Amino acid sequence: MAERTPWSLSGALRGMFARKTIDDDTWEELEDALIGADFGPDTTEAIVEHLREQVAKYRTTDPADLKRMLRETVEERLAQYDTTLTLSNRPAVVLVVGVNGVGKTTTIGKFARFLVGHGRSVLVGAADTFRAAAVEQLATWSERAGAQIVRPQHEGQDPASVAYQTVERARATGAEIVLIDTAGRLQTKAGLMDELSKVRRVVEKLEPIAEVLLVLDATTGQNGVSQAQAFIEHAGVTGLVITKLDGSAKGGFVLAVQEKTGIPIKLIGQGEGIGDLTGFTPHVYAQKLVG
Ligand SMILES: Nc1nc2c(ncn2[C@@H]2O[C@H](COP(=O)(O)OP(=O)(O)OP(=O)(O)O)[C@@H](O)[C@H]2O)c(=O)[nH]1
Repeated sequence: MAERTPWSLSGALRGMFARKTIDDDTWEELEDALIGADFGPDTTEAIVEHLREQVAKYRTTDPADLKRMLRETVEERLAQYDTTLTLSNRPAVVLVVGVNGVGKTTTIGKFARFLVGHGRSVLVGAADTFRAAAVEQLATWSERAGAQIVRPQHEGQDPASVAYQTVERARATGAEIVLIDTAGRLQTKAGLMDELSKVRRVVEKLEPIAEVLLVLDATTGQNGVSQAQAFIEHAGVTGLVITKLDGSAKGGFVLAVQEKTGIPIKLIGQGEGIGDLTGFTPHVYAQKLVG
């Protein structure tokens, strides 16, 4: 994980933990800090209530105890979801979906690199076929990652047919993991969802789909979740990828989004470099968030 953690609560909580004792101001500051970090009102309220109970139960007035309890609470809540990627099928087919500009292409490049680094062979499918520039960008990332790519044969080719050809090629060449880039924008949401269903249907004629990863931009936080609602409702999402955490003060978004959607976070992006993607580990995240 990157060293810079602008999303850490340590700054917002510094005053609170510097005080000698837990008092009314402590609770107010804690609530402000959690709301400020985009935990959202529901999760914030639940956490504060739980911590008040803990503090009463253990009869502590020491802010250091409260800090430890906050860290443990965040970790426990994060760990309620299974964050492991299921990539055991061969080839394991992963669809990457999300609104434009959230970092889909970059994520595929970083993820391909991560997998290649672990000795896997990766084939990328450019099923976002409407913009030639998008295909080129994906090709550049794939090359840097050491992955092969299947491009559309012409601009605007049916995305489902590109996806199909990608999986076919993976079977023929023995590539272990297939990462398929999909479009983020179409004329209508219904059109986009129809297109995604078709991609799924066609791919599933060859192989089951291992993961559908929805990419979300941490800097837009919970607003970004509303924009992605159609994907959450209709795309069969199995995991979330949170990007741009390096430029975000919204560390609480990570917990809020899991609780709101009920979908586990599987990958975290923290930078524009090819190495800036990691798996999601609740223990590490809670430690960095609370300090
Ligand atoms: N700081 C930072 N920037 C990121 C991260 N991930 C992606 N970006 C940047 O976000 C911008 C958009 O990324 P893309 O990967 O092109 O996003 P996309 O969703 O594929 O967008 P379209 O190709 O328009 O559909 C680029 O400038 C990336 O460098 C990240 O984790 N941190």
